[in-house]
Amino acid sequence: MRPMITVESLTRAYGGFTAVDDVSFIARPGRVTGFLGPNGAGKSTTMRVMVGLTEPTSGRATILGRRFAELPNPAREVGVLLDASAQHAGRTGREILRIAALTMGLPSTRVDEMLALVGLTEEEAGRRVRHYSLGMRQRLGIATALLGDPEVLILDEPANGLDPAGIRWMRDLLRGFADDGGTVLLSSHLLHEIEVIADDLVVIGHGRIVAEGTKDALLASGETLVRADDLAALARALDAVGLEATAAGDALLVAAEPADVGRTAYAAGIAVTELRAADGARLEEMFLELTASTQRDGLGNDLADHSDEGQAA
Ligand SMILES: Nc1ncnc2c1ncn2[C@@H]1O[C@H](COP(=O)(O)OP(=O)(O)OP(=O)(O)O)[C@@H](O)[C@H]1O
Repeated sequence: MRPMITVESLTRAYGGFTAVDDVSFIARPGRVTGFLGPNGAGKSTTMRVMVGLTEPTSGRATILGRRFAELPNPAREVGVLLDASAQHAGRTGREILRIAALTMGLPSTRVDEMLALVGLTEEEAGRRVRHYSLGMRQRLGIATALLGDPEVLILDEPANGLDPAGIRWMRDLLRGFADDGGTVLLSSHLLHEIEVIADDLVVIGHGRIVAEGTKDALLASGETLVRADDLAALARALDAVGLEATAAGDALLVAAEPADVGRTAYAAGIAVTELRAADGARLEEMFLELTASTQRDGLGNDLADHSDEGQAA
């Protein structure tokens, strides 16, 4: 199917610092695409370029084949949630939706539909946003993004501040949106959060794409995690039959199916205390390394030139 969001060789530099470095990926209709990366990896910058709030240094991002600014009716085509805290604190949730509906030429009944959809009660909708929890702001932000019945949703860290029930609610909502043919791109800095929501993953670190593909392909490692009281004996037994094992904390990661590892242990008379497919182990390891290295050399970025910020809507 034709990609709905296309990012092509996108680069954005701030002074001498390259926040987004030659990034390319696509997001397809009917799929929830997770944009995963540690803090400061370049997710928000990429999304801001997508919706025309930041100019790229080179490359481009298009939605439905056009740059955001060239879309005939952007609010009806793309629902955007970039910063849930940026909503007008002095207005009530209902007022914010009403104004947005007016701007888009939508009937006010649409406001009530959206409030019901995101689970904000009558009382909550009448409260000023400054008294909202972060989770409530996210719900309101999602309601605003969905108001114009768009085909594409671009959501920056929408799960921030949601409790586990809220995350499940959002997963079901985005799943339904994608199942109806919509395209969802959402960012997160938490692997486990995005794992439960996304179909496809794009992983970014230090401004560069480091992995991408379907979640199933990225998580499937073909490896087995095994624990035993006598791990050294198990490592020897695996080695003896030519199965490659590497230490992973107090367990072994083996390049083989669980059944083969179990049989080897049994044949060697070794009691196994845990045995399972290690799906996601490699991705998790890669993501942990990325996070650790970002935190190490992330120092100093805060000193970079923030002259672009005045452009924010
Ligand atoms: N206007 C700006 N001026 C200078 N540097 C900037 C500007 N905007 C972003 N950066 C830098 O670019 C890098 C990427 O930032 P970005 O906000 O895109 O990351 P992110 O992946 O969204 O992170 P987070 O999860 O923390 O929001 C960071 O090092 C940030 O400090």
